Amino acid sequence: MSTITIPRPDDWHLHLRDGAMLEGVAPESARDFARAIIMPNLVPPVVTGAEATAYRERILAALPERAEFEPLMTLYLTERTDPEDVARAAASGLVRAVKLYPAGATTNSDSGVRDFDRVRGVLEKMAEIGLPLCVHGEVTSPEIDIFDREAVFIETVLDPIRRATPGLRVVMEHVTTKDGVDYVRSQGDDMGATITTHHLIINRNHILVGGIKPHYYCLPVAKREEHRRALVAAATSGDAHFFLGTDSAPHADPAKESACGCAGCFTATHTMPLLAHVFEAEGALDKLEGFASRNGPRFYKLPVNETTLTLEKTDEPASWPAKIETGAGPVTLFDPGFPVHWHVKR
Ligand SMILES: NC(=O)N[C@@H](CC(=O)O)C(=O)O
Ligand SMILES: [Zn+2]
Ligand SMILES: [Zn+2]
Repeated sequence: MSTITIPRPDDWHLHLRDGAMLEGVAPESARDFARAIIMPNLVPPVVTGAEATAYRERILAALPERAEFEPLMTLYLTERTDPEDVARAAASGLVRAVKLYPAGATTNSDSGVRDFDRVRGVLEKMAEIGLPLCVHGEVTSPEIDIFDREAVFIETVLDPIRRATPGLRVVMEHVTTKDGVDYVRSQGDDMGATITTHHLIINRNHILVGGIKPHYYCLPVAKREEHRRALVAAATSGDAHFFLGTDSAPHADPAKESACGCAGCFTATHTMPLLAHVFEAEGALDKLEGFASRNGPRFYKLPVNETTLTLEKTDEPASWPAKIETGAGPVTLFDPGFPVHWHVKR
């Protein structure tokens, strides 16, 4: 039996939602992860420090009794965001990043940014105080093909913003392309990228071949196999630019299995065994620790967790429920499509 012990991992991109869904999914993340960067795309979004304080309280209330899980809060950047409110929320330690959604790019992004000149003051303040900007890196122009939206974003939005705001620390969230990986890799330590569990496992064929698979639909949409290979190479390389952000994004099954299905894969429950499988297949189990436990804290200038997580490989494949039941409805777990022999030792 093989085992691997790593510092307890963190999830640097997580959707916990609110209300009954929050209650259903929060324990799933708290089981294996010590901390998570909590995405602010609620309805309405988490825009102010006061809203982040209240949301954090609701998250803590949804955790199981003895959970050791720290939600790291973010603010949703709008064209009306007040730089001073952001600075106060960061100085108190409440808020660890600000999230940029181009308006209309993804789930609940209607309040996002349309005119980047209008957020200039906030970005300059963030550069000054060292607060990271997390970006959903896709353009939204209808004439740009959905498979090209990330690459076009880098050239027309991300790189210009970074050039105009020296010192701004940026995380390219859920990078899905070789273009994104190459860009991030070529930058300094003020640039990082999260990679999801599911983008390491599926390419666009998984979504479309043999019938449409709504539970594989997420944004940015999975790309060609050569791009998945670039993500696997980046994650398993040990390069500190790249760290785990599951982007676990629960939607109740009826909202996914629909004529107009929501984007998002739910991976909070079984991400660590899936990653162990992917890293082992690359002969890179020794790089899992950097990707899941060290590179993220390094970027966010936080300590590596002192407690540990042990994964063990057994002959018997692991099994998870097909879905978890929540007060907001059933949520289907991401299906990797192959047997996984790794388990988290409890
Ligand atoms: N990733 C997704 O497909 N969906 C996310 C939003 C996001 O991260 O873009 C969601 O909130 O459902
Ligand atoms: Zn996103
Ligand atoms: Zn997300």
